[in-house]
Amino acid sequence: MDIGIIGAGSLGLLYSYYLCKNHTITLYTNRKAQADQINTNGLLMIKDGIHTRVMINADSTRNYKEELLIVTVKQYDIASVIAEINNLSPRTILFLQNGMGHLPYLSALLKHHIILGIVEHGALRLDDHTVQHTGVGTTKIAYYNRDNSQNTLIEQLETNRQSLFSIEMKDDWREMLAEKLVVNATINPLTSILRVRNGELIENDHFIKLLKALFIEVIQVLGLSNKELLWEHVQNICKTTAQNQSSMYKDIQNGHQTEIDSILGYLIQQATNTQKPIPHITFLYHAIKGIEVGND
Ligand SMILES: NC(=O)C1=CN([C@@H]2O[C@H](COP(=O)(O)OP(=O)(O)OC[C@H]3O[C@@H](n4cnc5c(N)ncnc54)[C@H](OP(=O)(O)O)[C@@H]3O)[C@@H](O)[C@H]2O)C=CC1
Ligand SMILES: CC(C)(CO)C(=O)C(=O)O
Repeated sequence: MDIGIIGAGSLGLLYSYYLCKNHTITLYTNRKAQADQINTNGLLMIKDGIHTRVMINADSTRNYKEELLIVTVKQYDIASVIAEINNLSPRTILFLQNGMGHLPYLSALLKHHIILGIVEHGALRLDDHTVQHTGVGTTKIAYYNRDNSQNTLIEQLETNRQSLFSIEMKDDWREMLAEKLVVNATINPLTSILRVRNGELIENDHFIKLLKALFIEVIQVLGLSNKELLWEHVQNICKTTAQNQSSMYKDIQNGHQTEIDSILGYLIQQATNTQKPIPHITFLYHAIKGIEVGND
């Protein structure tokens, strides 16, 4: 099948590499220089010290022709991509963003088959044509438009669960995204302002109290009831990614914009309806926004 991947950053390069084994990929870059580089040098994947090069087609024209598009831009670039997608003839579009900032835009895209996904891999773009697969996980996907539950294109993506690049279908997109948001809304901002790796949040007796207090606010805003299981889940992610710096912490260290608006910013918007106090969420949101201003 022909697949277009929009955004040639860490995830765009990772997905291009794995999907090009069975599909014809066009990777839509933001810059012509990057497309030229990929078309000339190929895409280089590094995993466990092994380097593998594949040739794929990269394109900076934004002339999306494929029946299946996978959007791998950051949340803060989603609005411009959605404006372009809106004008296309109907097709299947898979969004892989962290956070929930893209949700308000989706009601305008219902002529398309919208699929939402969360990514549990770690990927790092080392340069414009090189990506490192830093952690093997899975991709979970769920239908956003309920009436499109039979989507033969998406079914073609499904792969062996034992493989390095499995794709798992979930029933409920809201539950799937909420579970990931709980992780990103707790671990990411706290590690960023405390300047610690993920594991320290549960190893330090004081930090774990902050993590728990923030967690309680987050699940209340999202109206989630399975508190014990989710708390176990957050602590487990801290354990399994103990040596990692969260993506937000890395963004701050590198002077990049973060996805805080679509993570804690989204929760602050949701909380206006619940009347629940959210002091930790509010504090962390403004702390990260303030650091971003400083980085500017
Ligand atoms: N990396 C990871 O391990 C994981 C990432 N995610 C999520 O996936 C999403 C993408 O993250 P990631 O890949 O790390 O981000 P990156 O910043 O590495 O990549 C985003 C890419 O999108 C490009 N881009 C921006 N606007 C456009 C546009 N209009 N058209 C085409 N390309 C565009 C950027 O171009 P330019 O290079 O010019 O800036 C950049 O190459 C985020 O929501 C993130 O939270 C989720 C789980 C894991
Ligand atoms: C799971 C976690 C917290 C791993 O670092 C992550 O998704 C991120 O850093 O954005």
